[in-house]
Amino acid sequence: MILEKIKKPNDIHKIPLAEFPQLADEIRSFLIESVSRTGGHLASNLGVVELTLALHNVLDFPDDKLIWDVGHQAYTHKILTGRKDEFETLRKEGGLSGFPKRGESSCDSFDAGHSSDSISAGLGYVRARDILGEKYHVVSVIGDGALTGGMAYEALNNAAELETNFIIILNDNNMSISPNVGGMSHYLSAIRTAEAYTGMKMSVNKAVKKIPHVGTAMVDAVRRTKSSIKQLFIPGMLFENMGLTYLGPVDGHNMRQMMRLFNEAKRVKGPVVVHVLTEKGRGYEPARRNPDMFHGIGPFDVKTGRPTEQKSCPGYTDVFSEALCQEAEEEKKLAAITAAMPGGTGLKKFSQRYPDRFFDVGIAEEHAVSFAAGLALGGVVPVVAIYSSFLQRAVDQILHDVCMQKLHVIFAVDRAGLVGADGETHQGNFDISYLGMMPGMTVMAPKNDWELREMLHFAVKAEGPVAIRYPRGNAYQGMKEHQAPICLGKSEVLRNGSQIAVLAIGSMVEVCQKVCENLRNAGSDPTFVNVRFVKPMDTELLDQLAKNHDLIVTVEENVQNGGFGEHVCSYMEEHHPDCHVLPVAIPDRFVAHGGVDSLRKQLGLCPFAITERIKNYRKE
Ligand SMILES: Cc1ncc(C[n+]2csc(CCOP(=O)(O)OP(=O)(O)O)c2C)c(N)n1
Ligand SMILES: CC(=O)[C@@H](O)[C@H](O)COP(=O)(O)O
Ligand SMILES: [Mg+2]
Repeated sequence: MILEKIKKPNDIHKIPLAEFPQLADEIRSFLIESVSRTGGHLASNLGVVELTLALHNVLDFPDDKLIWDVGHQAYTHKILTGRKDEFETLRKEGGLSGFPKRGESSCDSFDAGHSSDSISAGLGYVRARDILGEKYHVVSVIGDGALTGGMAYEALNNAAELETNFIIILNDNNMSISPNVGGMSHYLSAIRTAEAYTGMKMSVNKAVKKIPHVGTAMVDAVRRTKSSIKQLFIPGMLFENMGLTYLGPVDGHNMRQMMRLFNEAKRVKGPVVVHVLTEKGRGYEPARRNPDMFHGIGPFDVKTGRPTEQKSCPGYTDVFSEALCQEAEEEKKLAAITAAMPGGTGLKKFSQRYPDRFFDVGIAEEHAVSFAAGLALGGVVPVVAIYSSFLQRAVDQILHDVCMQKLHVIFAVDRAGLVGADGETHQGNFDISYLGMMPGMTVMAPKNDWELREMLHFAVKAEGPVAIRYPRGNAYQGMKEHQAPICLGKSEVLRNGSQIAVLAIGSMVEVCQKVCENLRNAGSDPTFVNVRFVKPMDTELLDQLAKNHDLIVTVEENVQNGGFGEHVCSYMEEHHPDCHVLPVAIPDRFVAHGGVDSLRKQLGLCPFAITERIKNYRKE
C-alpha cells in the first residue's frame, strides 16, 4: 500500500509521480470504506482526490497556506497531513472534525464550515505575507457552488488589485449540494463545453506574460504547440477582464496536467484563477450517480450505497415541507426561497409542486433575505427557509431590509440548536439572540410536530416578520394532548403548580417534561410552561407566575447571552425583583462536534443536569 507510506505532512514528496494514480485509488477506497462507517461528506471528497494530490505535490506544508472553502472536501488533505488513522473518529465527540481546524493541524490554515469566504481569507494571508516580507504560497480552493456567494465576488474584486502571487483554484463539478444555479453557473458551463473553449480566441499573452522571466518565451512556445496544450491556457474572459489571470479549464482528474498548471500559477505575479473540472462522487458509482444524496450521508452499505440507519419518524424538516405545501395550496401568494439547500430545508417538494413560486438563489443568504423583502413589498408572502447558522450571514438584511420596514417575511429557521456532527460552524445556537434583539420580530419555537404545523399556519396569517425555529432531527410526536390554539405572544401552560416554574422553549419542552417529573419525585410541584413565543414575551404570564412562584427557570437550546433567559431576567428584575430567575442555556462558548444527546449532557441541557441545577439553586 502506497498510502501506508504517508505518515506526516510532505511525505507525499517522497512518492514517485508514477505511483500517484495508485495512491489516488487507495485514498478513494479508504474514503468510501471509512465514511460508510462514520458518515460524512463523501461525494465532494471523492471529487477532489487528484486535485488535492496535485496541490500537495506543488506545495510545502505547513509553510504554504491552503484554504478550503466550506471545508467539507478536505478529507484527502487530512490524510496527506498525517491524520488517516483518526478517520474512525470522524465527526465524533473528541474526534477528527469534518472540516479544517487550525487546532487539529498546523497544515490547516483556516477554520471553515460556512461558504464563500476562502478568497477573502486567502487574500488576507497574502497581504500579511507581503507586509511581513515572507515567502510562501497561498492557495484558496473554492467550489462552483461557493462561487454563487456574494463574499466571493467582494474578494475577487479586491484581489484584482494585487500585484503579488495568489492562487485561486475554482473546483468546478457543476454541482452545489443540488444542481448549481444562476448566471455564473451558466458561464462556467459555457467554458466547460468543448465548443465554447475551442472557439475562443487564445489571449495567452496577457495571462502567461505575467510569469516572470519565461513569460514571453512561453507565449511563443504555446503558440507553436498543439491544440491540446493550448487548451490549458484558454482565458475565462470574465476573470481576465476583472484583472485576474485565468488558467484552464484543466481536467481535475489528470494530475500531471494539474501539476504543470499549478507550477505555472505559482509564478504569476498577481491573482490567478485556475479552473479545474472535477466530478462529484468520482470513483464510487452510487455517489457519482447521486451526488446530492452522497453530499452529506450517514453510515451506508458500500455494496448497495443504501443507508444502514433508517429514520424512525419524520423530522421537523419533513413536517415543515408537507405543511408548507398545504399552506401554499390555500395561499396562492405564498412563495418559498432557499439558499442552495432545497433538499436540506425540505423545499424540494414545494419546488416540484409550485415551481413558479420557488426560488433557489444559490449560496446567498443575504440576497435571499433582501430578495424576500422585495417580494413582500410586491405583495407576495415569502417564506425564507435557511439553517440557523447560515442565517447568521443575513443578520443585517433581516434587521435593515425586513424588520425596519415591518415586512411580512416568514423565516423557517431549520437546524436551530445543536446539530451534532458538523460541529461548531453549524450549531444553531445563536438565532434566539440575534432574532430576539430585532424590533418587531416575532420568534416562535414548536414543542412537537403538531405545533410546527400550527405555527406555520399562524405565521402565514400574521403580520410583520415572523421566525419559527426548529431543530435538526426527529420531530417530537408526544404531548398531543396539549393543543391550545396559537395566540400571538401567549405561552401554553402545560401544568399548573407553585413555587418553581419551568419555562421551556421548543426542543427543551420534551427535555423538561422529565425535569418536572424529577422535581415532583423530589417533592416539588413545578409549573410547566411551553414558551412558544420567545418574542413577544408573555409578560402577562410572568406577572401571574410572580404571585405564587419564587423561582422561574428558563430552558433554551441557545447561548445564554442575549437569549430568552436574559430577557426574562431583566423583565423580572424590573417588575418582580423578589422572584428569582435561573436561566439554563448554552454557555458562552462554541460547541464542537459530537452526538446531540452527549453534547446536551456536556452543556448541562439534559434532564439530570437541569434538575440538579434547580435543586442546588434552591439550596443556596
Ligand atoms: C453560508 C453557507 N450556506 C450554505 C452552506 C451549505 N453548503 C455546504 S456545501 C454547499 C455546496 C457547495 O458547493 P460547492 O462549493 O460547489 O462544493 P461541492 O460540494 O460541489 O464540492 C452548501 C450549499 C454553507 N456551508 N455555508
Ligand atoms: C457542508 C455543509 O454545510 C452541509 O453539507 C451541511 O453539512 C448539511 O447539514 P445537514 O446534514 O444538517 O443538512
Ligand atoms: Mg460544486
